[in-house]
Amino acid sequence: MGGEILTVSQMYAADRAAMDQGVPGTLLMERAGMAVAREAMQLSRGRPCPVTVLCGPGNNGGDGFVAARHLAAAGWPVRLGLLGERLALTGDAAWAASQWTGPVFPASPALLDGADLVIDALFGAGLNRALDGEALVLVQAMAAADCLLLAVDVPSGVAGDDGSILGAAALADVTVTFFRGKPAHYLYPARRQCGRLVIADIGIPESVLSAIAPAHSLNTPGLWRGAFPHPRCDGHKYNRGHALILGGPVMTGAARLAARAALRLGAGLVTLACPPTAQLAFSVSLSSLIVHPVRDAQAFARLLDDPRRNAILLGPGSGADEMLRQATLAALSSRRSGVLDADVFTAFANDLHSLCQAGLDQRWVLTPHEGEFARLFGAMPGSRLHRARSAAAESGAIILLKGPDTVIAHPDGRVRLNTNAPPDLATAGSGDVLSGLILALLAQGMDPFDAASAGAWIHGAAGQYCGRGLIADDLPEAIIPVLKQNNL
Ligand SMILES: NC(=O)C1=CN([C@@H]2O[C@H](COP(=O)(O)OP(=O)(O)OC[C@H]3O[C@@H](n4cnc5c(N)ncnc54)[C@H](O)[C@@H]3O)[C@@H](O)[C@H]2O)[C@@H](O)CC1
Ligand SMILES: [K+]
Repeated sequence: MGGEILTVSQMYAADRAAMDQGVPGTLLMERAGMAVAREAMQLSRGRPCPVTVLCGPGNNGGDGFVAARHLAAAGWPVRLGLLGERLALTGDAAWAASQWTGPVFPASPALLDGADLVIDALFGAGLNRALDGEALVLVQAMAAADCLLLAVDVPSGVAGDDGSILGAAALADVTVTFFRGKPAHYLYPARRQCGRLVIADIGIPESVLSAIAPAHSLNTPGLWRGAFPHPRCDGHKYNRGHALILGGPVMTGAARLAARAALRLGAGLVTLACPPTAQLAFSVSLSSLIVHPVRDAQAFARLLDDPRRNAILLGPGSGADEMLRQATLAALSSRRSGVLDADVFTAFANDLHSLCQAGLDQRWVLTPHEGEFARLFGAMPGSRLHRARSAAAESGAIILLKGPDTVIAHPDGRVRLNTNAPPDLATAGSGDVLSGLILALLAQGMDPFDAASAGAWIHGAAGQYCGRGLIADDLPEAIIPVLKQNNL
């Protein structure tokens, strides 16, 4: 199954397109409910146990009715509670309810008593107003219940497009969604509430995707593997790119980590430009690094006269001073590609305009975390996905908004969500390694959107490889096994 991510309206369009191609809605619902029942059986290890299915007034509830029927037929004792009136059900949900021959109780927290497994089929990803009244009470009761919980489509209360929680949502053990994931399955806080995600095939033809043209996808190697740089058998270091990093006078560790990562990921040469006072610290840290003292931004700009220095990183540990500002403007006007990180966002706080005027465009990758993002772009409303997209459109650059759910946005509207990063990566210097990885790929000529995507994915994979106890210094050393294990 592909890694496309569908917005809620795109999911409705996919359902409709399937029906237009002759797949009845009732058949889609039957398969959806069967997939839910199958997962429920697995969750209870194949041993029948008391199950409560809470159904809502829409099609999410319809899936619940189908799942209840299959579970009961397989010998699971099922109690079904409906929020709202049975006669008010319409369309496919009314059909699904008509196939259920057991009793229908009014949905109430009391129905959860004695259940080992609860199926949450109250609301799907299309919920667009906060839960209140009876619905809120039910979700809160599910959240407090001491039993297994399976959510249909999303845990009820989760907003499908932005991953926010509208009032409340219970923590599911498993969430079963259909055809493709929705943004909420990958964005926090909703992602945490989903538990293990199962994407079930309900017979929607893949061909419906061509008209829908999803702009969002999971960041998987399949997207960029073909563009990943490999050393040529007849090559030499000069055709593997020459990366240039600006280091600072005090926090030298950041640029050293980035340089190490860039070398490990295949940059042919890495030059580290730094104030003369820091030359020694950089020189002794890594033998394969070229260290170049620069007194001021003009001296840094002169390094750009050599066209072989083809990718630039500014920000990690540079110090948010006038020298960084001038060096950044010189780098942008040199029409190269590169990465802007860390101190650049402080040096240009609320001054995106100067970066754009100097030549910021889609050859550049900006890698802010939340705080840095707000410094450069101000307090934007909306989800992380929405904000990264808006920032990419506004700046014209690739925006990689760092976090446990890293969002990589292209100014043309494409977005990739990176989900392989373990929480261990939240450690000092981890972001510097990420910028070094992206820099290496840019130096080797990879398209910047792909370079940002591949860098983020490899960073996550290196974090997984190291596991608990990792420090940022370990990450560049994990690059070799990660490349080997993934045939990169
Ligand atoms: N044929 C189809 O379209 C298919 C739909 N599927 C299921 O259909 C679901 C989507 O169905 P629907 O669009 O009917 O949406 P929902 O089932 O999420 O519910 C919509 C209903 O809930 C009410 N509602 C919305 N917000 C509320 C709130 N805050 N408090 C109380 N009531 C509220 C609405 O008035 C509406 O009656 C998916 O999540 C999926 O489970 C699957 O069966 C696959 C096939
Ligand atoms: K649900």
